[in-house]
Amino acid sequence: MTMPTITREDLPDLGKRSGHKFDHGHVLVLSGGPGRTGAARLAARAALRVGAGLVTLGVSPSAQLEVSMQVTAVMLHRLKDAGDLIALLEDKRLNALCAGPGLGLDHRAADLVRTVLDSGRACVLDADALTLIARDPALRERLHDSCVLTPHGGEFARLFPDIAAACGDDPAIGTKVTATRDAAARVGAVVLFKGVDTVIASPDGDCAVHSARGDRSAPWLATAGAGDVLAGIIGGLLARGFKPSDAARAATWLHVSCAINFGPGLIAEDLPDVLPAVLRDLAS
Ligand SMILES: NC(=O)C1=CN([C@@H]2O[C@H](COP(=O)(O)OP(=O)(O)OC[C@H]3O[C@@H](n4cnc5c(N)ncnc54)[C@H](OP(=O)(O)O)[C@@H]3O)[C@@H](O)[C@H]2O)[C@@H](O)CC1
Ligand SMILES: Nc1ncnc2c1ncn2[C@@H]1O[C@H](COP(=O)(O)OP(=O)(O)O)[C@@H](O)[C@H]1O
Repeated sequence: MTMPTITREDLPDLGKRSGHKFDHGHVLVLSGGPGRTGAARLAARAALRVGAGLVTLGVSPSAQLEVSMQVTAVMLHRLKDAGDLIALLEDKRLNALCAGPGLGLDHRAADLVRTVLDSGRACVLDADALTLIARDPALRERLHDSCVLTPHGGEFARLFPDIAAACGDDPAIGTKVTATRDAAARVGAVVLFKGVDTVIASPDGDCAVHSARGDRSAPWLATAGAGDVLAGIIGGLLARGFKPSDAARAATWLHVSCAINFGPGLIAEDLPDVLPAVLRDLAS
């Protein structure tokens, strides 16, 4: 099976046009409780670095002190519960949401994910949001075509156990492509199935692959929090107005390029800070 490969040449123009910060979108990244805020902070920094005009972290009141001591350009808003989120989303300039990294699996987290989905906003759903959706069919039914789901292998198997079982341990890329397409068609959302070969499928069957092999090899990405950064890059691109499949494809390419640019010793917080060099190189 031949499949479009994501290359630099295929990326949309990621340059920032003129305008003020609100013209470049506002991302809300939801965070979990104390001791678990690192993942959401990684995502928020990545969203800002990829060019979103504003990024706000929605934090539980118990984590406010922890987060406020570690963010500067990223803003902070207390979100006790889904009621607070509904009130915050009255601001229509908050045009992209990121839920999952470090969110937790408790009632607050599930209520927040439900509110994110009911808002109809463009959103990226990762990590704990995917586990919550796997557990609750009522959340799954709320998925829509402005959602990007970014499962790793474990999350994919939780969300789509029958599709994953049908693949078994087959390492063939064609098998992963078929699985990702089936998953996207089932949930009516973009699915980005992570790994050395990352496959991105839309509900209409449109599909592309990025293989981090050969001169695109990036083994340094196998580090805690790398996926949280990818979710943030997607969130930032959604806020800037890129359509979900384009945001997912461009983010995948940028993410691997950041790892290649940094090389050995990479940890997740390095990724957002390499983005400016990668974006500058892309524009030249
Ligand atoms: N700095 C921070 O704050 C960080 C915070 N983080 C936050 O932690 C939370 C939990 O997220 P999580 O992904 O670590 O855990 P979980 O949902 O239990 O899934 C892991 C299990 O799935 C399986 N598995 C199968 N294939 C797999 C694959 N390709 N890649 C990975 N796993 C794979 C594997 O099972 P195994 O194959 O070993 O049986 C494994 O045991 C979440 O909120 C996240 O945002 C992290 O991002 C780290 C940095
Ligand atoms: N060996 C590898 N080569 C290329 N990319 C990798 C490799 N290992 C992991 N990645 C990428 O790194 C990211 C890891 O995400 P994830 O598993 O969600 O980690 P975390 O939950 O710690 O953030 C994914 O984008 C995945 O595609």
